[in-house]
Amino acid sequence: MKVLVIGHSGQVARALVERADGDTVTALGRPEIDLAAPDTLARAFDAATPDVVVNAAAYTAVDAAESDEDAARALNATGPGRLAERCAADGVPLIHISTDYVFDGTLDRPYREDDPIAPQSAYGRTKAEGEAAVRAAGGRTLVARTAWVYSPFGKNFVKTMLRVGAERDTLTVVADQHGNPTSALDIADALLALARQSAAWPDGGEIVHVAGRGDTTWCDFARAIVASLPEPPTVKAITTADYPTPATRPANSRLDGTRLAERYGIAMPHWTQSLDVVLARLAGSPEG
Ligand SMILES: NC(=O)C1=CN([C@@H]2O[C@H](COP(=O)(O)OP(=O)(O)OC[C@H]3O[C@@H](n4cnc5c(N)ncnc54)[C@H](OP(=O)(O)O)[C@@H]3O)[C@@H](O)[C@H]2O)C=CC1
Ligand SMILES: Cc1cn([C@H]2C[C@H](O)[C@@H](COP(=O)(O)OP(=O)(O)O[C@H]3O[C@@H](C)C(=O)[C@@H](O)[C@H]3O)O2)c(=O)[nH]c1=O
Ligand SMILES: [Mg+2]
Repeated sequence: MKVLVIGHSGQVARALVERADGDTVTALGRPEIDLAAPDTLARAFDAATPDVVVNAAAYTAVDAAESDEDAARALNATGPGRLAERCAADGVPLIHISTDYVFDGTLDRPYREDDPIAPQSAYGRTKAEGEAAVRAAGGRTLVARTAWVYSPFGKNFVKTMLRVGAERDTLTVVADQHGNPTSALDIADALLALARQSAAWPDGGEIVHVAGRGDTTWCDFARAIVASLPEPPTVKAITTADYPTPATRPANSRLDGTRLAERYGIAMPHWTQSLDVVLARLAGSPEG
Protein backbone atom coordinates (compact mmCIF):
# COMPACT_ATOMS: atom_id res chain seq x y z
CA MET A 1 0.00 0.00 0.00
CA LYS A 2 1.28 3.48 -0.93
CA VAL A 3 0.29 6.06 1.65
CA LEU A 4 0.70 9.81 1.09
CA VAL A 5 0.78 11.72 4.36
CA ILE A 6 0.08 15.45 4.26
CA GLY A 7 2.34 17.05 6.88
CA HIS A 8 5.97 16.21 7.47
CA SER A 9 7.34 17.55 10.74
CA GLY A 10 4.30 16.92 12.95
CA GLN A 11 3.81 14.27 15.61
CA VAL A 12 1.40 12.05 13.72
CA ALA A 13 3.17 12.51 10.37
CA ARG A 14 6.49 11.40 11.86
CA ALA A 15 4.84 8.50 13.69
CA LEU A 16 3.22 7.29 10.46
CA VAL A 17 6.59 7.24 8.72
CA GLU A 18 8.16 5.38 11.64
CA ARG A 19 5.37 2.79 11.94
CA ALA A 20 5.09 2.00 8.20
CA ASP A 21 5.16 -1.76 8.30
CA GLY A 22 5.79 -3.05 4.81
CA ASP A 23 3.83 -0.15 3.35
CA THR A 24 5.37 2.82 1.56
CA VAL A 25 4.62 5.92 3.60
CA THR A 26 5.65 9.28 2.12
CA ALA A 27 5.13 12.36 4.30
CA LEU A 28 5.08 15.70 2.48
CA GLY A 29 4.86 19.05 4.21
CA ARG A 30 5.90 22.50 3.26
CA PRO A 31 7.24 23.50 0.77
CA GLU A 32 6.29 20.45 -1.36
CA ILE A 33 2.70 20.51 -0.10
CA ASP A 34 1.32 23.64 1.52
CA LEU A 35 -2.24 22.96 2.59
CA ALA A 36 -2.80 26.70 2.95
CA ALA A 37 -1.94 26.98 -0.76
CA PRO A 38 -3.89 24.01 -2.15
CA ASP A 39 -2.53 24.54 -5.67
CA THR A 40 0.61 22.75 -4.45
CA LEU A 41 -1.44 19.55 -4.08
CA ALA A 42 -1.63 18.64 -7.74
CA ARG A 43 2.06 18.18 -8.42
CA ALA A 44 2.75 16.24 -5.22
CA PHE A 45 -0.27 14.06 -5.92
CA ASP A 46 0.83 13.25 -9.45
CA ALA A 47 4.31 12.28 -8.21
CA ALA A 48 3.10 10.12 -5.34
CA THR A 49 0.19 8.21 -7.00
CA PRO A 50 -1.11 7.15 -3.54
CA ASP A 51 -3.50 4.29 -2.71
CA VAL A 52 -4.59 6.15 0.43
CA VAL A 53 -4.03 9.71 1.69
CA VAL A 54 -3.78 10.67 5.38
CA ASN A 55 -4.13 14.35 6.26
CA ALA A 56 -1.97 14.88 9.36
CA ALA A 57 -1.41 18.61 8.78
CA ALA A 58 -3.25 21.15 10.88
CA TYR A 59 -3.09 24.44 12.75
CA THR A 60 -2.80 22.96 16.27
CA ALA A 61 -1.90 25.99 18.41
CA VAL A 62 -5.19 26.12 20.34
CA ASP A 63 -4.70 29.45 22.11
CA ALA A 64 -3.04 31.20 19.15
CA ALA A 65 -5.99 30.22 16.94
CA GLU A 66 -8.27 32.50 18.99
CA SER A 67 -6.56 35.56 17.49
CA ASP A 68 -5.59 33.91 14.18
CA GLU A 69 -8.80 32.17 13.16
CA ASP A 70 -8.45 32.89 9.43
CA ALA A 71 -5.07 31.15 9.27
CA ALA A 72 -6.45 28.26 11.32
CA ARG A 73 -9.43 28.00 8.97
CA ALA A 74 -7.23 27.96 5.88
CA LEU A 75 -5.26 25.00 7.23
CA ASN A 76 -7.98 23.15 9.16
CA ALA A 77 -10.95 23.57 6.86
CA THR A 78 -10.36 25.15 3.43
CA GLY A 79 -7.20 23.15 2.60
CA PRO A 80 -8.66 19.81 3.73
CA GLY A 81 -11.79 20.49 1.63
CA ARG A 82 -9.64 21.00 -1.47
CA LEU A 83 -7.60 17.92 -0.61
CA ALA A 84 -10.76 15.84 -0.25
CA GLU A 85 -12.04 17.10 -3.63
CA ARG A 86 -8.81 15.97 -5.25
CA CYS A 87 -9.03 12.57 -3.54
CA ALA A 88 -12.66 12.20 -4.60
CA ALA A 89 -11.81 13.07 -8.20
CA ASP A 90 -9.05 10.43 -8.24
CA GLY A 91 -11.07 7.84 -6.29
CA VAL A 92 -8.42 7.77 -3.56
CA PRO A 93 -9.65 7.10 0.01
CA LEU A 94 -8.76 9.81 2.52
CA ILE A 95 -8.27 9.67 6.28
CA HIS A 96 -8.67 13.14 7.76
CA ILE A 97 -7.65 13.63 11.41
CA SER A 98 -9.89 15.66 13.69
CA THR A 99 -10.13 16.39 17.38
CA ASP A 100 -12.06 15.91 20.63
CA TYR A 101 -12.22 19.75 20.84
CA VAL A 102 -15.19 19.71 18.40
CA PHE A 103 -17.30 18.79 21.46
CA ASP A 104 -18.42 21.26 24.12
CA GLY A 105 -17.61 18.87 26.95
CA THR A 106 -20.94 19.00 28.77
CA LEU A 107 -21.88 15.33 28.29
CA ASP A 108 -21.42 13.04 31.30
CA ARG A 109 -20.15 10.03 29.33
CA PRO A 110 -17.54 9.45 26.61
CA TYR A 111 -18.56 10.98 23.27
CA ARG A 112 -19.75 8.72 20.46
CA GLU A 113 -19.14 9.56 16.83
CA ASP A 114 -22.72 10.71 16.22
CA ASP A 115 -23.09 12.88 19.32
CA PRO A 116 -23.71 16.53 18.41
CA ILE A 117 -20.64 18.73 18.09
CA ALA A 118 -20.49 22.25 19.53
CA PRO A 119 -16.93 23.56 19.47
CA GLN A 120 -16.02 26.18 22.10
CA SER A 121 -12.76 27.45 20.56
CA ALA A 122 -11.55 28.81 17.23
CA TYR A 123 -9.39 25.71 16.82
CA GLY A 124 -12.39 23.45 17.50
CA ARG A 125 -14.62 25.48 15.17
CA THR A 126 -12.16 25.34 12.28
CA LYS A 127 -11.61 21.59 12.83
CA ALA A 128 -15.40 21.08 12.83
CA GLU A 129 -15.59 23.02 9.55
CA GLY A 130 -12.84 20.74 8.24
CA GLU A 131 -14.87 17.64 9.10
CA ALA A 132 -17.81 19.04 7.17
CA ALA A 133 -15.66 20.14 4.23
CA VAL A 134 -14.01 16.76 3.70
CA ARG A 135 -17.31 14.92 4.00
CA ALA A 136 -18.99 17.35 1.56
CA ALA A 137 -16.41 16.51 -1.11
CA GLY A 138 -18.27 13.26 -1.67
CA GLY A 139 -15.31 10.87 -1.75
CA ARG A 140 -14.53 7.96 0.54
CA THR A 141 -13.38 9.73 3.66
CA LEU A 142 -12.82 8.57 7.18
CA VAL A 143 -12.71 11.35 9.78
CA ALA A 144 -10.54 9.99 12.59
CA ARG A 145 -11.02 12.03 15.77
CA THR A 146 -8.22 11.74 18.26
CA ALA A 147 -7.23 13.58 21.46
CA TRP A 148 -4.45 14.78 23.75
CA VAL A 149 -1.66 13.62 21.41
CA TYR A 150 1.86 13.09 22.70
CA SER A 151 4.92 11.40 21.26
CA PRO A 152 8.71 11.61 21.26
CA PHE A 153 8.36 14.15 18.43
CA GLY A 154 7.80 17.86 18.27
CA LYS A 155 5.92 19.77 20.95
CA ASN A 156 3.44 18.17 23.30
CA PHE A 157 2.24 18.11 26.93
CA VAL A 158 4.50 15.21 27.93
CA LYS A 159 7.63 17.00 26.79
CA THR A 160 6.49 20.26 28.38
CA MET A 161 5.86 18.59 31.76
CA LEU A 162 9.25 16.84 31.66
CA ARG A 163 10.96 20.15 30.89
CA VAL A 164 9.24 22.33 33.46
CA GLY A 165 9.15 19.47 35.97
CA ALA A 166 12.95 19.30 35.89
CA GLU A 167 13.19 23.07 36.53
CA ARG A 168 10.61 23.59 39.29
CA ASP A 169 9.61 22.09 42.66
CA THR A 170 5.88 22.61 42.08
CA LEU A 171 3.66 22.49 39.00
CA THR A 172 0.01 23.56 38.96
CA VAL A 173 -2.19 21.69 36.50
CA VAL A 174 -5.93 21.69 35.83
CA ALA A 175 -7.79 18.75 37.34
CA ASP A 176 -11.29 19.39 35.97
CA GLN A 177 -10.75 18.57 32.28
CA HIS A 178 -11.10 14.88 31.41
CA GLY A 179 -9.84 13.15 28.28
CA ASN A 180 -7.84 10.37 26.67
CA PRO A 181 -4.08 10.88 26.28
CA THR A 182 -3.11 9.28 22.98
CA SER A 183 0.32 8.32 21.72
CA ALA A 184 0.95 9.37 18.12
CA LEU A 185 2.63 5.98 17.65
CA ASP A 186 -0.68 4.25 18.49
CA ILE A 187 -2.57 6.65 16.20
CA ALA A 188 -0.19 5.72 13.38
CA ASP A 189 -0.74 1.98 13.92
CA ALA A 190 -4.51 2.45 14.01
CA LEU A 191 -4.63 4.70 10.93
CA LEU A 192 -2.48 2.32 8.89
CA ALA A 193 -4.79 -0.55 9.93
CA LEU A 194 -7.81 1.55 8.90
CA ALA A 195 -6.12 2.43 5.59
CA ARG A 196 -5.59 -1.26 4.82
CA GLN A 197 -9.34 -1.77 5.29
CA SER A 198 -10.36 1.11 3.00
CA ALA A 199 -12.34 -1.24 0.72
CA ALA A 200 -14.65 -1.89 3.69
CA TRP A 201 -15.30 1.74 4.61
CA PRO A 202 -18.95 2.69 4.17
CA ASP A 203 -19.85 4.62 1.01
CA GLY A 204 -19.64 8.31 1.82
CA GLY A 205 -17.32 7.52 4.70
CA GLU A 206 -17.86 7.99 8.41
CA ILE A 207 -16.36 9.32 11.62
CA VAL A 208 -14.34 7.05 13.92
CA HIS A 209 -12.87 7.84 17.32
CA VAL A 210 -9.22 6.82 17.69
CA ALA A 211 -7.99 7.62 21.20
CA GLY A 212 -6.00 5.97 23.95
CA ARG A 213 -7.86 3.54 26.22
CA GLY A 214 -8.60 4.83 29.69
CA ASP A 215 -9.15 8.45 30.67
CA THR A 216 -7.60 10.91 33.07
CA THR A 217 -7.26 14.61 33.83
CA TRP A 218 -4.41 16.85 32.72
CA CYS A 219 -3.34 16.94 36.39
CA ASP A 220 -3.13 13.17 36.81
CA PHE A 221 -1.55 12.88 33.38
CA ALA A 222 1.12 15.36 34.54
CA ARG A 223 1.67 13.34 37.73
CA ALA A 224 2.22 10.16 35.72
CA ILE A 225 4.69 12.00 33.46
CA VAL A 226 6.82 13.67 36.13
CA ALA A 227 6.98 10.48 38.22
CA SER A 228 9.65 9.40 35.72
CA LEU A 229 11.97 12.30 36.70
CA PRO A 230 14.83 11.65 39.14
CA GLU A 231 13.46 14.36 41.47
CA PRO A 232 9.75 14.63 40.68
CA PRO A 233 8.10 17.97 41.48
CA THR A 234 4.81 18.23 43.37
CA VAL A 235 1.87 18.57 41.00
CA LYS A 236 -0.84 20.70 42.55
CA ALA A 237 -4.41 20.28 41.29
CA ILE A 238 -6.09 23.53 40.18
CA THR A 239 -9.33 24.36 38.39
CA THR A 240 -9.79 25.70 34.88
CA ALA A 241 -10.82 29.01 36.48
CA ASP A 242 -7.38 29.16 38.15
CA TYR A 243 -5.62 28.78 34.78
CA PRO A 244 -7.10 31.35 32.38
CA THR A 245 -6.31 30.78 28.70
CA PRO A 246 -7.51 32.51 25.52
CA ALA A 247 -9.30 29.33 24.31
CA THR A 248 -12.09 27.51 26.15
CA ARG A 249 -11.38 23.79 26.48
CA PRO A 250 -13.99 21.07 27.07
CA ALA A 251 -14.37 19.73 30.62
CA ASN A 252 -15.12 16.27 29.28
CA SER A 253 -13.80 15.26 25.88
CA ARG A 254 -13.45 11.53 26.45
CA LEU A 255 -13.98 9.62 23.19
CA ASP A 256 -15.85 6.31 23.00
CA GLY A 257 -13.79 3.72 21.09
CA THR A 258 -16.53 1.14 20.47
CA ARG A 259 -16.84 1.78 16.72
CA LEU A 260 -13.09 1.41 16.16
CA ALA A 261 -13.07 -1.88 18.05
CA GLU A 262 -16.27 -3.41 16.69
CA ARG A 263 -16.25 -2.32 13.02
CA TYR A 264 -12.53 -2.34 12.45
CA GLY A 265 -11.18 -4.76 15.06
CA ILE A 266 -8.69 -2.18 16.37
CA ALA A 267 -7.95 -2.02 20.11
CA MET A 268 -6.04 1.03 21.33
CA PRO A 269 -3.50 0.39 24.12
CA HIS A 270 -4.14 1.93 27.56
CA TRP A 271 -2.63 5.42 27.81
CA THR A 272 -0.46 4.45 30.82
CA GLN A 273 1.17 1.65 28.84
CA SER A 274 1.86 3.90 25.85
CA LEU A 275 3.12 6.70 28.10
CA ASP A 276 5.77 4.31 29.47
CA VAL A 277 6.93 3.59 25.91
CA VAL A 278 7.29 7.29 25.08
CA LEU A 279 8.94 8.17 28.43
CA ALA A 280 11.50 5.39 27.93
CA ARG A 281 12.37 6.78 24.49
CA LEU A 282 12.61 10.35 25.77
CA ALA A 283 14.92 9.21 28.58
CA GLY A 284 17.32 8.02 25.87
CA SER A 285 17.30 11.13 23.66
CA PRO A 286 15.34 14.39 23.35
CA GLU A 287 13.45 13.29 20.20
CA GLY A 288 13.18 9.67 21.30
N1 LIG B 1 -1.72 17.60 19.04
C1 LIG B 1 -2.83 17.16 19.63
O1 LIG B 1 -2.94 17.10 20.87
C2 LIG B 1 -4.00 16.73 18.81
C3 LIG B 1 -3.99 16.76 17.44
N2 LIG B 1 -5.10 16.40 16.72
C4 LIG B 1 -5.08 16.45 15.27
O2 LIG B 1 -4.13 15.49 14.84
C5 LIG B 1 -3.53 15.92 13.61
C6 LIG B 1 -2.03 15.85 13.75
O3 LIG B 1 -1.63 16.70 14.80
P1 LIG B 1 -0.11 16.77 15.32
O4 LIG B 1 0.68 15.70 14.65
O5 LIG B 1 -0.14 16.87 16.78
O6 LIG B 1 0.31 18.18 14.71
P2 LIG B 1 1.65 19.01 14.93
O7 LIG B 1 1.27 20.31 15.50
O8 LIG B 1 2.67 18.17 15.59
O9 LIG B 1 2.12 19.20 13.43
C7 LIG B 1 1.41 20.00 12.53
C8 LIG B 1 1.58 19.44 11.14
O10 LIG B 1 0.96 20.33 10.25
C9 LIG B 1 1.82 20.52 9.14
N3 LIG B 1 1.57 21.82 8.57
C10 LIG B 1 1.51 23.01 9.23
N4 LIG B 1 1.26 23.97 8.34
C11 LIG B 1 1.15 23.37 7.12
C12 LIG B 1 0.87 23.81 5.82
N5 LIG B 1 0.64 25.10 5.53
N6 LIG B 1 0.84 22.89 4.82
C13 LIG B 1 1.07 21.60 5.06
N7 LIG B 1 1.32 21.12 6.27
C14 LIG B 1 1.36 22.00 7.28
C15 LIG B 1 3.20 20.37 9.67
O11 LIG B 1 4.02 19.91 8.61
P3 LIG B 1 5.29 20.72 8.04
O12 LIG B 1 5.78 21.61 9.17
O13 LIG B 1 6.24 19.67 7.67
O14 LIG B 1 4.78 21.47 6.88
C16 LIG B 1 3.00 19.25 10.68
O15 LIG B 1 3.14 17.99 10.07
C17 LIG B 1 -4.13 17.31 13.35
O16 LIG B 1 -5.23 17.16 12.49
C18 LIG B 1 -4.63 17.76 14.71
O17 LIG B 1 -5.69 18.69 14.60
C19 LIG B 1 -6.23 15.93 17.31
C20 LIG B 1 -6.31 15.85 18.67
C21 LIG B 1 -5.18 16.21 19.54
C1 LIG C 1 1.38 23.77 30.52
C2 LIG C 1 0.20 23.70 31.47
C3 LIG C 1 -1.08 23.48 30.97
N1 LIG C 1 -2.12 23.43 31.80
C4 LIG C 1 -3.46 23.16 31.26
C5 LIG C 1 -3.94 24.02 30.11
C6 LIG C 1 -4.89 23.08 29.40
O1 LIG C 1 -6.16 23.13 30.02
C7 LIG C 1 -4.29 21.70 29.63
C8 LIG C 1 -3.49 21.17 28.44
O2 LIG C 1 -2.62 22.17 27.96
P1 LIG C 1 -2.04 22.20 26.49
O3 LIG C 1 -1.89 23.58 26.07
O4 LIG C 1 -0.89 21.29 26.39
O5 LIG C 1 -3.18 21.47 25.73
P2 LIG C 1 -4.01 21.85 24.43
O6 LIG C 1 -3.19 22.64 23.52
O7 LIG C 1 -5.34 22.34 24.81
O8 LIG C 1 -4.14 20.37 23.84
C9 LIG C 1 -5.04 20.14 22.82
O9 LIG C 1 -4.36 20.30 21.59
C10 LIG C 1 -5.22 20.21 20.48
C11 LIG C 1 -4.36 20.34 19.23
C12 LIG C 1 -6.14 19.07 20.51
O10 LIG C 1 -6.69 18.67 19.47
C13 LIG C 1 -6.61 18.54 21.84
O11 LIG C 1 -6.96 17.17 21.78
C14 LIG C 1 -5.61 18.75 22.94
O12 LIG C 1 -4.56 17.83 22.89
O13 LIG C 1 -3.44 21.83 30.76
C15 LIG C 1 -1.98 23.60 33.18
O14 LIG C 1 -2.96 23.52 33.94
N2 LIG C 1 -0.72 23.80 33.68
C16 LIG C 1 0.37 23.88 32.88
O15 LIG C 1 1.49 24.09 33.38
MG1 LIG D 1 -1.16 23.22 22.81
